[in-house]
Amino acid sequence: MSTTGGPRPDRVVVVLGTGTEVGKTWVGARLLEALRGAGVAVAARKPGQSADPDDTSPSDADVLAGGSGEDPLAVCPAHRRYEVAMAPPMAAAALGRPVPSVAELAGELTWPEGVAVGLVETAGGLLSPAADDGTAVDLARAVGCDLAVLVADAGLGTLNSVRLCLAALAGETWPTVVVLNRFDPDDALHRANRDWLAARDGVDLVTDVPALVARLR
Ligand SMILES: C[C@H](N)[C@H](N)CCCCCC(=O)O
Repeated sequence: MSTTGGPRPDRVVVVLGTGTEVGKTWVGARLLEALRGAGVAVAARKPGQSADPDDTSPSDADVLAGGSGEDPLAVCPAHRRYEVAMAPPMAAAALGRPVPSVAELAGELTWPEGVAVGLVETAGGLLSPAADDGTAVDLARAVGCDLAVLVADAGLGTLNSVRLCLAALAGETWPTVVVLNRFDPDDALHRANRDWLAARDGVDLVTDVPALVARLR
C-alpha cells in the first residue's frame, strides 16, 4: 500500500542494494533506458541522495534522469540532495537540515500520468537509514513496492550479502529479483556464485539488464 497521492505507476519497481557502490544507479538507468526504448512509459525517483562534495561525477538523480528522460530535479528535488558522503538522513542532520520521516519521503513522491514503470532508487544498502525512522526497506514498503530489484556485486562476498538481504526481505509481500552486477561470464567465481544462489537457494537471479527487462515484460 502506497502512502503517495496522485497518479500511481502501473508498477513501482524499487532498486535496493546489498550495500553502497554496488551499481544500483547504473542498473536502474540501463533498465529505464531499455524500457523507454521499447516504448514503455517510465519515470524515476530518488527520494534522497548524498555524495561526497569533491565527487565531480554526475549525481545519481542525473544518471537516472538520463535513463528516464526527465528533469533531474523531478527525480530528486533540491531539498533532498546532500553534499556529504553519509546516509541521507545522517547527512541532513550533519548539515543542520530537516531530517525527513519515511512517510514524508513517500508523501513527496509524485508521478506523471500514465507511467507504466515507476522506478524508485534507494540510497546505500538494504538496511541503510533512508529517513529518521526507517531503512531503505521501510521506504520501499511506504512507496508501494510491487517488485524489488536487489543489486549485488558478482564477486567474492556476494553469497553472504545476498543471503543476508533476502533474509531481511523474507516477510515482504513483493517478489525480489537479484541482479549480479558486473558479472563476467569468463570469471569462474562469478559463474559459481550465480549457480550456487540459483540452484541451492532458488534465488530469482539475472546477470544482465536485458534479462531484467524480460522479467518486467
Ligand atoms: C555517499 C554514498 N555514495 C551513498 N550515497 C550513501 C551511502 C550510505 C550508506 C550508509 C550505511 O549503510 O552505512
